[in-house]
Amino acid sequence: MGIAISNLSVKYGAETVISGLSLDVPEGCFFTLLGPSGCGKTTLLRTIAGFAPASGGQIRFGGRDVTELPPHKRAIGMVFQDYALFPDKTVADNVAYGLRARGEKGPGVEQKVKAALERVGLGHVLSRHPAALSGGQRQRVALARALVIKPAVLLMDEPLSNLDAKLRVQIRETIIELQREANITTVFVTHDQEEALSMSDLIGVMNKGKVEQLGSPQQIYATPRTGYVADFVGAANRTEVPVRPTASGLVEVEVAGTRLVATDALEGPADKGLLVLRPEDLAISAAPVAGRQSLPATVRSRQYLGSRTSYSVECAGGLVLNAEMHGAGHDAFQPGTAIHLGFDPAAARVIRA
Ligand SMILES: Nc1ncnc2c1ncn2[C@@H]1O[C@H](COP(=O)(O)OP(=O)(O)OP(=O)(O)O)[C@@H](O)[C@H]1O
Repeated sequence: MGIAISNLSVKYGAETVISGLSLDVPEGCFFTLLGPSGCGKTTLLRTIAGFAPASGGQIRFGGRDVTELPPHKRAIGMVFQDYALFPDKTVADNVAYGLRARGEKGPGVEQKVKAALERVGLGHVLSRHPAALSGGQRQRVALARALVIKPAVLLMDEPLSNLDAKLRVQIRETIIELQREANITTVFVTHDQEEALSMSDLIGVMNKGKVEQLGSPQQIYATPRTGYVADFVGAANRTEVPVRPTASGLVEVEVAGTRLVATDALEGPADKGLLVLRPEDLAISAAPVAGRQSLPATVRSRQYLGSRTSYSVECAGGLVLNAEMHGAGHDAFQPGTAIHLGFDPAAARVIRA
């Protein structure tokens, strides 16, 4: 079932952490709340779960108003960063907890627990205690425990943050598979843009207790609506520029003394804007390329990263931009070299400053 949040406010004492937030998560959607530390994503998740009370507004699961219900009456499955397993219970008893809490007994419980643990590749550790498991195994147990009760919604708070990089990618895949299999509406909290982009159907980028932009991973990355979103999701060169409309629907901008054209994403008339250029959309060449607009610059420094090279370049007036080159000879440009930065107007967007 879907989640509908309307005009939600949450306070801690006198401090309002979330104010007037409205959001719809469609049924079966993998929805990610993405944002830096302190933006309120955990608070929002805890309010959806019922652990933090709403001070105003409404939360509905599939049309049912759950705003005033305690967590155990909301039919949620929850997975935490620190696993939150019961240390004195076996793996099997941890997973059985939710089933027993709602009065299920006997061999039916054992079968469900075994099947849930087999599904996460842990059918062989039923009688172990959590202390005898690795971090990745503990998080798999926590996932099995959350899903065995067939919850209405699955809520996950930074579940991959305590795992090392390789394991994180593996468990990411397990989570996605299980989520798709159960077709369960999921809210996933993270500050990691790669997790958000790779796992989600829909991302809400949070800033100071508000969802600043809501969209698919592709929409969030390719068409950020604010400088904050452009900067938080992926790397972005952002520079304030004077803007003039053109007849073609593009805008003319002036960057470091050079007139160029870019895509108009200003959402209304403006005489200045924020030009957003992704480093991978800037191509470095020794001379201007015919038919491609370009900006003269000088290489300041470069970082060879194996599959690509990241360059810092300086344009007239001291404007510093980052460019990233892929493909053969991507590390060819030495610091101090005069170069040209080419880009397609479609990849250069001007948004509200
Ligand atoms: N129990 C609490 N009492 C008072 N203030 C709190 C409490 N929990 C969180 N806050 C405050 O609410 C704001 C949002 O915190 P929240 O934990 O929701 O952010 P977050 O985006 O999840 O960050 P993090 O990733 O660091 O957990 C912060 O300013 C925080 O200090």
